[in-house]
Amino acid sequence: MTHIGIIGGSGLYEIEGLEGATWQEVETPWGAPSDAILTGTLEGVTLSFLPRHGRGHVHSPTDVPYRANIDALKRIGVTDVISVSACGSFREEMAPGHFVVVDQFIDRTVNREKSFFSAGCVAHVSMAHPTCPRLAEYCFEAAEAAGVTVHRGGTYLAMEGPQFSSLAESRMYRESWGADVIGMTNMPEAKLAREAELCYVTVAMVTDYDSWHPDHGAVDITQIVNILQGNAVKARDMLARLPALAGATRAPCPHGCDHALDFALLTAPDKRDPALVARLDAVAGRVLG
Ligand SMILES: CSC[C@H]1O[C@H](OP(=O)(O)O)[C@H](O)[C@@H]1O
Ligand SMILES: Nc1ncnc2[nH]cnc12
Repeated sequence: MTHIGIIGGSGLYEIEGLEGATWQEVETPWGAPSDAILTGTLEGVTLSFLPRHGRGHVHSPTDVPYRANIDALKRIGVTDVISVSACGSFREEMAPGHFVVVDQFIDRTVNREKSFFSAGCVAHVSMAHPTCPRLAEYCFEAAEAAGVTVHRGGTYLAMEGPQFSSLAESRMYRESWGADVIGMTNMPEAKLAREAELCYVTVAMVTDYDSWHPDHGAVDITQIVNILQGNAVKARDMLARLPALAGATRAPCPHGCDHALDFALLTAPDKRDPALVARLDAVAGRVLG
């Protein structure tokens, strides 16, 4: 059955309209998630919502407990994760207020735990196509139906933060690296979702032109917050339309997201660390047995 998990970024700390909604504390072997998780149903589809920075915006991009968040969503039965994230734009045509359904990432983060796997249970998953095209299509259609100007595809550069980029960095990411949008949180989140065999896609909501744009000057948090509020209203409308598009019955992912670990584990069964294997119960129980 479909169980949609929404990770709400800056400006999106709650969603309304879920039937039978309850906040649930979820414990994981990787520590506590960013906050409790709100679960309910919409049009017969189960939906769970986790505010990435916690209600009240407690966690900085570096401190977000990414592993606990992904484990917790997997543990409660989520099948498909939609990351709803604020971002800066490197493209004139991706203007503040627009949404971008991201399909590629450049990971420039340096200070985060990036894998569930390590010594005693080594695995290498593919990140060539880090987002799920099926889920991306649902998001694109839902955003269009909500009247949002939405772009299909784009490369998201994940920076460490919390400071914004210098002008030189902004120009390099845009001109030399070909990035389309920039944010601080979607890595290692996307990598961890892949390791956990979850379909994952990012809906990046543009708040600013970062610092490269000659007519817009340096990125400014006050302006970002103003745009964020309008984007959050549109995001709620988009999210409310997703269950009807996804449907309650779920066929296996045609792109193999839910089998990402089939050939990824390299550590021989007799060499595996039982303590680590135990921690991987939710994430990799399907292949670890
Ligand atoms: C509010 S500006 C910077 C902040 O917003 C984005 O957060 P999220 O991805 O959770 O929406 C960005 O990545 C920064 O963390
Ligand atoms: N310009 C920017 N850089 C990094 N993260 C952002 N989030 C929103 N705008 C951003």
